[in-house]
Amino acid sequence: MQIIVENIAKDYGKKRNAVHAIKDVSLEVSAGEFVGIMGPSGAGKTSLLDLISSNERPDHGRILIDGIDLTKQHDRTLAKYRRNKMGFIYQSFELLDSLNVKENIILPLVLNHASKNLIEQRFQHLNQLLNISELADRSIDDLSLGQRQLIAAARALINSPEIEPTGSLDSNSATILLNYMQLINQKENTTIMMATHDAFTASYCSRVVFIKDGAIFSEIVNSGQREDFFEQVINMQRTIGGGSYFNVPENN
Ligand SMILES: Nc1ncnc2c1ncn2[C@@H]1O[C@H](COP(=O)(O)OP(=O)(O)OP(=O)(O)O)[C@@H](O)[C@H]1O
Repeated sequence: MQIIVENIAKDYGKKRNAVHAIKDVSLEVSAGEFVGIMGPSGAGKTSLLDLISSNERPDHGRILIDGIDLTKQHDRTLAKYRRNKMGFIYQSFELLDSLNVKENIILPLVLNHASKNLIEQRFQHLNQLLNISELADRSIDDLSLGQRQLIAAARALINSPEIEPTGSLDSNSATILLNYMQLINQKENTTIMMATHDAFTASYCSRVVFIKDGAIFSEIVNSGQREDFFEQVINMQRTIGGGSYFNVPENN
C-alpha cells in the first residue's frame, strides 16, 4: 500500500479556541515501508494517523492510498476501507474473552463475511509466520501479556493490512512485537506506520518522520545499523525538544 499525503491540515474546535493539530503536512510512504512518527506530546502524531486511517477527515489537502483519494470517499466506503486495509494494535489489545485465540484472530474476516476457505488459508498463514498454532484453542484469559500482544498483532494482520500500534508496551513484549512487525514488514511487504515516543521502538523502523506543532520537522532514514539509528533518533529527539505538554490554543 502506497500512501501519499498532500498538504493536509486539520483543526479541532472552532475559531478562537481552534487547535491547529495538523497545519500543512505532505508525506509519501512507499509500499512496504515501516515508518515511525515521532514528536513531542501534542505534536500531532495521533491526528496524522487518524487522518491517514480515515478516522478523521482533513480540512484541506488530499490523502491518496494506492492512488485513491480518501477525501473524496463516502463514510461507508471509508468504513469498509478501514476494515479491509488497516490493522490496529491498541495498548489494551481489545481481545474478546468470550472467544478463543483463533476466533479472536479471524474476527475481522468473519465480520467481513469472508469465505471459510479464505479464513482458514489466512489463519494458517499467520500461524506459520508467527508460530502460534499451539495457542489456537486457548482461552484469552490463559495467555501471558506477550502472547496477548502477539494475538492482537495477528488479528491486526489477518487482512495483511497496515498497522498502527498505539500506546506503550512493556519493553520485553515490545521487543517481541517489534521483531514480529519487522519480520512481517519484510516478508509480506506490509506498509506500517507507527506513532511512538520511544527511541528503542522507533529504531525498528526503516524511516522516522518527526513532527512538531502540526508540521514535519525532519526525518531520518535507517541505514541498517539499528544501534546507530537509535542514537540518531535520540539526537533528533534532543534537537526537537520536549515541546508543549499543555495545549494552548493559538490566537488567544
Ligand atoms: N478531538 C480533539 N479535539 C480537540 N483537540 C484535539 C483533539 N484531538 C487532538 N487534539 C489536539 O490536537 C493536538 C495534536 O494532538 P495529537 O493527539 O495528534 O498529538 P500527539 O502528538 O499524538 O500527542 P501525544 O504524544 O501526547 O499522544 C493537541 O493539541 C491535541 O490537544
